[in-house]
Amino acid sequence: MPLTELDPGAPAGPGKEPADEGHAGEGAHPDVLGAVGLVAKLRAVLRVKDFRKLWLSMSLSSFGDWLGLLAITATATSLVEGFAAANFALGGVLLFRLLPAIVLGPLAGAFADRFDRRKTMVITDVMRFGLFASIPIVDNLVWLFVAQFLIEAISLFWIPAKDAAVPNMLRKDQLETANQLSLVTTYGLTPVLAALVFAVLTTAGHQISRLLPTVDEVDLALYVNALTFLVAAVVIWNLPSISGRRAAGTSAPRESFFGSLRHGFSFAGHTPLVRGLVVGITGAMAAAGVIIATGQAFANALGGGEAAYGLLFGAVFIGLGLGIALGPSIARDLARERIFGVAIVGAGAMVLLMSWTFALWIALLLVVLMGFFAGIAYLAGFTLLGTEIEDEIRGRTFAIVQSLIRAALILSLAVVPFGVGLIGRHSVDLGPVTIPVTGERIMLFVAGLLAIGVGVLAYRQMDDGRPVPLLADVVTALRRDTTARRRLAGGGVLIAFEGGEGAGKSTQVRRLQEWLTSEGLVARATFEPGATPSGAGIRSIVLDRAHTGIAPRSEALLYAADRAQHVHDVLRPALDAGEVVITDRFVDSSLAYQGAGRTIPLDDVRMLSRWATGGVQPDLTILLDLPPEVGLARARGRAVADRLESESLEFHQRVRQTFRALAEAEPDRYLVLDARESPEAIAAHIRVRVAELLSGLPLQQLAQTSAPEPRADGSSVSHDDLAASVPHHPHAQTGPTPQLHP
Ligand SMILES: Nc1ncnc2c1ncn2[C@@H]1O[C@H](COP(=O)(O)OP(=O)(O)O)[C@@H](O)[C@H]1O
Ligand SMILES: Cc1cn([C@H]2C[C@H](O)[C@@H](COP(=O)(O)OP(=O)(O)O)O2)c(=O)[nH]c1=O
Repeated sequence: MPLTELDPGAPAGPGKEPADEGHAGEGAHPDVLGAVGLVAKLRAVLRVKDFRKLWLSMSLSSFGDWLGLLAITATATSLVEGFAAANFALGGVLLFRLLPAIVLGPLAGAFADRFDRRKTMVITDVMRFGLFASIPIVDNLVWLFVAQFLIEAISLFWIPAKDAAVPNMLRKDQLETANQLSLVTTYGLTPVLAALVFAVLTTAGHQISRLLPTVDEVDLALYVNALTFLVAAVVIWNLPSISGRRAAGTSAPRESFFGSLRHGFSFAGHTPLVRGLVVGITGAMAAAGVIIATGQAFANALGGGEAAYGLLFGAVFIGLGLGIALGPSIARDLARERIFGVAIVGAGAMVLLMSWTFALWIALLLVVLMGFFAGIAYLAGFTLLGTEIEDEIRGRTFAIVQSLIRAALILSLAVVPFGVGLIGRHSVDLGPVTIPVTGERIMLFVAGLLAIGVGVLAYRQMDDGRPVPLLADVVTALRRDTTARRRLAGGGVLIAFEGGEGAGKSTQVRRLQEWLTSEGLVARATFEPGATPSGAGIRSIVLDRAHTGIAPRSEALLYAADRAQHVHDVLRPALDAGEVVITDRFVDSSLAYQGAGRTIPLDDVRMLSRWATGGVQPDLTILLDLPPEVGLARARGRAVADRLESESLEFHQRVRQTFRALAEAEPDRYLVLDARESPEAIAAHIRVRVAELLSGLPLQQLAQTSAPEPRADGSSVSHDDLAASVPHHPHAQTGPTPQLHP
């Protein structure tokens, strides 16, 4: 039994991440910034066979691409003489890589949405193989440019096909992790690897030319690059799932090619979410272009020259990497629609500050922060494009965004140097200090303003009437304050009672509910298993001693099924209505009984429960702790033992240890009480803690005129008197909870 997993620091509580059901990092404690969770999530994503294959082949192509870029820039500069020409050749290569996208991008997107994506990818990979291989064979600058142009044009068909196919391979909640993986691979791992390999190739250059006199190291790099595309073509050919929808034969209504193109644009223009994404991504890229264009001058202004430029450049990538890797776990509870705009504004603010920075180290810090925000925004944006946009139109949307990104980059790369030159270098004398007013600083300043502007615009477009004010949303999300978050959303409060058999849960649930009602609140008592009509059926299956052969996994599924129905029929509606809901047992019971008791890996049980609850978790869990001998004796005094009560003492000891370990891991969310105390004493402790929890919350209250309604049966929370659906309380109204009287 994985009790070792339960040492404090290891487990997150059950249902810890509401917005994040498929979180595979169940063993991770939130405090390590989700780093452990990320590794587990990455592993889970890579366990999806088709995605793993696609990722490996993409990584290989990306490695080849970087190697090819290094080789081509080397070729371009070696094919011409002189510094100016070399620079021109370099600029030419970059221009030829970016230019085709603007025109061809949207066409390629429409293509990706119409034709079989797998075939599109295979054909384009084979073509790129041929073109890359042709560059060293032809060995001429003009062909180099032409081939570049063609390769880039062909890639434009490959990218949207790939981007649109990936969301069909994974669960929605895994897409962000997949994007993290792809981005880190493409911009973090493969360029470094390619640079290393290129360096090795260059130093080994003469050996190679001795063996093959006509082949130099640059040629070799290009051949390697070409080969990676051939390998990718083979891999993708063997991945039928990329074809997706089309392979399944769903015939979409036929639309003309240009009709579908127009449809793509009108969709992007008229859907607020997409409009926001497009505005945000394009604006941010324009700002990025300004930063690239002014980088050299800015580094000089800081007095660092080449070395400073290198440092600043590296800092951007460090920041981007941090943002992409850590962003999702830091801003876990925030909607991506919000994160996106906020992060762009954050990046813009850093640029703004940077434009008037004079010390290199401060500039470096700001650049890391800027990259960090940009990484978060990029990831959030791309994940939204994948999760929120229907398969039929995804290719076009991705393509339009790709085109605009390139257009924005080119435009600012072209315009900014003129601006810098035009403004020139001035300084303003302010008595004691002289402030330099130079082209690059002004341009950076403008870029910062631009980013802030588009961030705000994007935010406005995408934030469709969320009721929670932004600042409170951000603060509570960063603090991981779930109670405050539910309060912000105007929801109720969930209190769970946990503990072994005969611990006194039913007794205390009843007392608490009676007290809250007498205080004028709408309080609902419920229980697991069996509080819904279908749940009652499940209850009789799991508790009937006649059922001796229930396998642990099937037992776990039965409890999860009961819980799913319970959340759907009772908990969610009641919480949405602003009630205080008290449940006798919840997720922790499954962790303790099926996890520790039946020794199913705790992570599996946790995942199952999270899926069943859709992220609903208690605001407070009250653990009535008791040696199992005592509890079982009490329970036996009550009725004949059910199927679980009849388990061995050792089983119940494991159950108890697990409950305690769960509580220790999250002391703020648990109240652990010694269940051997008198019922009155226990109830008093509970009232104090609950009064503290509820004070000030906007909860449903019984109207002043209607008398508090004590329970009809008065004896116990009967397991039969719970309505399956939750009617809105007839006399209730919502308002801030006054001070309660424990
Ligand atoms: N604090 C307590 N001390 C002693 N006996 C208790 C206490 N709380 C409850 N009991 C008794 O123990 C038995 C089991 O209580 P119950 O509330 O049904 O527990 P659970 O719901 O946890 O199984 C009942 O007979 C109840 O009267
Ligand atoms: C909710 C839940 C209960 N159980 C077990 C614990 C109890 O033995 C039984 C529920 O019985 P119940 O009679 O509701 O509990 P108690 O005896 O404490 O009043 O089901 C699980 O094993 N897993 C779960 O997820």
